[in-house]
Amino acid sequence: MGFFSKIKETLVGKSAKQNDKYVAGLDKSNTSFSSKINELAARYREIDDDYFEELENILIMSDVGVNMVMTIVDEIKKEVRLQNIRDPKEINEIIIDKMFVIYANDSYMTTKINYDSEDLTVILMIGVNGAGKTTTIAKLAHMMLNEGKTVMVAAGDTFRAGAIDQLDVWAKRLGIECVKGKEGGDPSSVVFDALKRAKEKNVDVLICDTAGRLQNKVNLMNELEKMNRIIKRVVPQGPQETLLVIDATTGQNGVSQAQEFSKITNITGLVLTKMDGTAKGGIVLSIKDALNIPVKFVGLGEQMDDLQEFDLEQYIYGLCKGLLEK
Ligand SMILES: Nc1nc2c(ncn2[C@@H]2O[C@H](COP(=O)(O)OP(=O)(O)OP(=O)(O)O)[C@@H](O)[C@H]2O)c(=O)[nH]1
Repeated sequence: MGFFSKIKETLVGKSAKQNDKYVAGLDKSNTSFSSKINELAARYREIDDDYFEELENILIMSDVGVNMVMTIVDEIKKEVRLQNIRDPKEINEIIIDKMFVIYANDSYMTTKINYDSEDLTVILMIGVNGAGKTTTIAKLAHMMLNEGKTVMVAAGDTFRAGAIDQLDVWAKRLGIECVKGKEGGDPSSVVFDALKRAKEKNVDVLICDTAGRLQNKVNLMNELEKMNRIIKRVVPQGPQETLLVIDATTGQNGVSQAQEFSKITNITGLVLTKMDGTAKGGIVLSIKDALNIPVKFVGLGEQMDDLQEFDLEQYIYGLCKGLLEK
């Protein structure tokens, strides 16, 4: 069964299991993407080269990276030829199928956090300033607390003024401990103290904030290496996750950032924040294409529970709702 039919079966209709957070959070993207494709279908009586060129542009404008767009459009062309389709109105199903089959095909990648059942689970949060790292840490902690886990946070961003206090305020609100040092101090020593404390208190998860920017890339790389070494000394399998936080509204810039970070450290998952703030929801596809690292969480709003585990079907549905309803 194609994605289109599967989504129709499980997410549309009376017994729909659609996630309202995705629908609301991707509203801007859906309005832009679906209406452009529907408008394109209305303008063309027959599918021809110009139609495909315009389709390519719409996909590129939606931040589905250029390589991915080429692959998707090639696949659509093949299918259109195979099925001998002429009318652009009949193409929506194929667009959705191809876009997402391509995403899912080589993606046995789990979106689940790799919790350690034997030891403390350490999560390193990395990303540039302003990406939404601090709020994401709070939202993740909130999610884990709801799942019955015990959580502690480490204020490892000693570089940005105010970062420690910001995390501390969140920790107080959530009723969890925040291990911190002095502004300008050694981030690795904060993480070391936090590891000791988390072990003493036998908590399940330690989420560590890190600086989004140091004087230069080499410093940042050295700092992350040092943190990794220190973590491994206390938790040999740690950090079980290194999550890179990317602001989805920064589009292709965000993709480049992810590429840069992937050169300096091993990233196990991505968090795309502020998906609700962009009309270009295709960044999920583009980043997958560029890095092949799973998107594990998406930020769909400012509320605590607006951080959601990434779910391909819900994402497709949210992005293409307007096409499915046609
Ligand atoms: N609409 C929306 N806003 C978000 C989302 N995630 C974060 N934000 C907002 O983005 C702003 C920046 O987030 P912060 O967490 O403070 O930024 P930061 O990345 O922690 O900055 P650093 O600690 O320097 O990395 C805040 O106003 C957040 O409320 C989201 O998914 N949707």
